[in-house]
Amino acid sequence: MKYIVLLGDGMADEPLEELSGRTPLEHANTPNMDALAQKGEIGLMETVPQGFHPGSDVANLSVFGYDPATCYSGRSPLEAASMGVELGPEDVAFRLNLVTLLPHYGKLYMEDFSAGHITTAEARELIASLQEELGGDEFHFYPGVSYRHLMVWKGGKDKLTFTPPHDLTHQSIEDHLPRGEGAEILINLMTSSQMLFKGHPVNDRRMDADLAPANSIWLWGHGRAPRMETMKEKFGVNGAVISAVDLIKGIGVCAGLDIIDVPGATGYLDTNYRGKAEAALEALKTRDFVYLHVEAPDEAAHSGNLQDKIAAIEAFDELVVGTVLAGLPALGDHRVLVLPDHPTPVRKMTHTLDPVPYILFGSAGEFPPVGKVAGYSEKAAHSTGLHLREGHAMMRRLLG
Ligand SMILES: O=C(O)[C@@H](CO)OP(=O)(O)O
Repeated sequence: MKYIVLLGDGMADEPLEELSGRTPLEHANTPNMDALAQKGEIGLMETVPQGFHPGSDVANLSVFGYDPATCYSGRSPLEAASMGVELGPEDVAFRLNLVTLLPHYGKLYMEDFSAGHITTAEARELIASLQEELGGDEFHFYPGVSYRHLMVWKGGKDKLTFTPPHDLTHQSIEDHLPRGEGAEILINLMTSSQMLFKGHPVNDRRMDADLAPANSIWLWGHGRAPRMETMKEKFGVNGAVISAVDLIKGIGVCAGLDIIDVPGATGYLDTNYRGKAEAALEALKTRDFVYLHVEAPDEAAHSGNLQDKIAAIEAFDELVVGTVLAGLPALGDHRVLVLPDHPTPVRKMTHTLDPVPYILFGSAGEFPPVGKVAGYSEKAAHSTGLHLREGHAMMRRLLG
């Protein structure tokens, strides 16, 4: 038996006037997910437990079958695991976004939480400058993917609160700076980065090309090293993770899974959709389980770009779901779970806590349809009346 999770990050949304009351998922042309929804079980599942912030960290931990209430210790420690950065017991890891802040009438506004989706190569130069100027025994800066990076505070404080920058788009940052013990040290680092990045060759080149400058760092998602059972220990399966972003790969590392890097996987709209699907089919030849994650719909939604989100959903359906479903029968009996990790409503430009629509399909008919649906959407999932309140229990159904 082969098992696969196909996850479109942030794919779920809300009804939109400009789509005559349909959601992007309803509006998009998704023949593969629609056909699967008619053959399998669809319903709603809650991926973010009560009291947690609706982030991809908590939501994907749930989909992997881990109860965040028992193992979650912050986003950045998971990303550090992917980057091969060992955290000591006294170390605190922080997600470091390269962002674009906009000065306006004496205030600073979050213009772009991704600094114009800066390239990884450009970002590496800026992170190297940060390490050279501000790094040392206490702080260490590590490059990641595009705008997503890591800072480790040796012997740091962790009774702190932050606001994710993608929750602040076009808002003044002054009421959302780090708070708690040691916050002033972190605010000084952010201010120092602004001085360092002003006139930096990378930003000079970006502004000459009419691209958003990375003119500040933004720290959030902090925490200490997580403690998690592997999926082998939990469910008795081996497997692999396919994703472009360190968060998902980091969960995979902590879960004892193989990490498969696919050329052209960017974590953005231009990712290698088909390549990820083909790599998943190849991986399943020698493994029980694969978790395939595509970031693109979420990035489009965070940018408030409806057409890009629809295009990302359609590409996910055609090139990821379609390719995988066509290749699975050759591998024998199989089970498929298709879902987003959380909604990212394009008009809100950030995540919500709402439950997500899932499709659960078994080639041996293990998960028969409940009622008749026209296709895969939030409304169709709601119509079956199936509602899994503890999303982390879904993995046991898939693998059970
Ligand atoms: O990587 C990130 O910073 C966020 C926002 O884009 O992605 P996700 O919502 O998937 O956590």
